[in-house]
Amino acid sequence: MADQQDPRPYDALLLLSFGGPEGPDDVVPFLENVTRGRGIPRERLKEVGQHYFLFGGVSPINAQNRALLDALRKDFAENGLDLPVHWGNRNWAPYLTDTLRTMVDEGHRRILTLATSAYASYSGCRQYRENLADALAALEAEGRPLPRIDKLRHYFNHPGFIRPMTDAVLAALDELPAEVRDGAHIAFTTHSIPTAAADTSGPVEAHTTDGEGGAYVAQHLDVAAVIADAVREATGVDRPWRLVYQSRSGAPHIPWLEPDICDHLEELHAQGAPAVVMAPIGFVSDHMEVKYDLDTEAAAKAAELGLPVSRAGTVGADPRFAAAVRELVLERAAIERGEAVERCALGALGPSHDVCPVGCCPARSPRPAAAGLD
Ligand SMILES: CC1=C(CCC(=O)O)c2cc3nc(cc4[nH]c(cc5[nH]c(cc1n2)c(C)c5CCC(=O)O)c(CCC(=O)O)c4C)C(CCC(=O)O)=C3C
Ligand SMILES: [Fe+2]
Repeated sequence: MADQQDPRPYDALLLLSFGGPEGPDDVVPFLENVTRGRGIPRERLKEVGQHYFLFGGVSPINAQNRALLDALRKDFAENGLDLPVHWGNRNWAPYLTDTLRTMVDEGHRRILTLATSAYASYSGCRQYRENLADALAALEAEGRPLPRIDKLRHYFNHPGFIRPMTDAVLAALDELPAEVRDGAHIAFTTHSIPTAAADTSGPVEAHTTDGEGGAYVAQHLDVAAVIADAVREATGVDRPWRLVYQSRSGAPHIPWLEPDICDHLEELHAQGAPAVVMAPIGFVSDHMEVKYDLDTEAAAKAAELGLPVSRAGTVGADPRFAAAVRELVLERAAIERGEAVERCALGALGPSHDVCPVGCCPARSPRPAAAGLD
């Protein structure tokens, strides 16, 4: 047994995720939860419903979060970190408000949150903070005592996130036919978001005005460059790479980040690229956006083109990721206690802020958000 590790002032960790349907009857109510008040066209919703029905109405995301929960509890126990871990979702059971109620009733008052989104953006950060504020408001209305909730810093550039993804890219290269491996391009993918949301992602200093994509794009480019370098070192081959996007929704007249992965595959094929590795660095697990948008849709596009592709896995419940979460928890706990700590980060951007400053990833219409300065 390792030495006892000190999580104070925290008394619990909350794993906060998206949630997904667990059977055909869940699909429509799940999509209603996701899209409430967001103006997503009906046609797009019907189409996305079909993605889920193709997989029996079951998203893989809940099983993946259960596996991550197990990995975190195991890592904490083996390394002397005595901190309970609970799990709640934005859009499906176990719902965040129910989880938080249980935590408060068990006596937890200083809760640290791990969101299953590694980068800055409204959808990946502030929207979760709004969900926390809503849950706190619900508990307050029930007359319960309110816990103080903090959120871990963005972990996109933590070695425990980047190294498993680097290994996954190497494994995906190995899956390609040997004769096209050295010539393979790497397409790093992430969720497309409206360019307006990308430009205002991250703290105000990181905002851009011309569609360059603010902190969201800068963080992904940083991760992609680190992985591409590590892959070059490991294989001795310098492969071309690009950051591309997937899973666009919203009305067609609103600009979203481009190019889409399928258009990118077409372009690479036209240029004579012999093969492509798709690496979904924007996601924490192989959930539906990966299983459908890459493994189904983009894979079909590649087959139509006759372009060999393979797809790198995400970190999921990799023990190195669980260990990274433990390190981040201990780091933040020490910072809250006023102690000096080392803050681990690869790439050029350095460790992210601990507390989202005023104006970080603003919402189109401002709503209360927890775990930040506004
Ligand atoms: C940045 C980002 C992440 C990564 C960060 C994070 O992980 O949080 C993410 C993750 C996910 N997105 C998911 C599912 C959906 N996202 C949608 C819609 C949207 N996502 C957006 C952005 C993001 N989304 C945006 C700007 C919209 C438009 C509407 C809006 O402004 O809110 C819709 C509506 C239908 C449609 O696709 O149009 C669905 C069903 C699932 C679950 C998958 C599963 O079930 O396994 C996951 C993990
Ligand atoms: Fe999404």
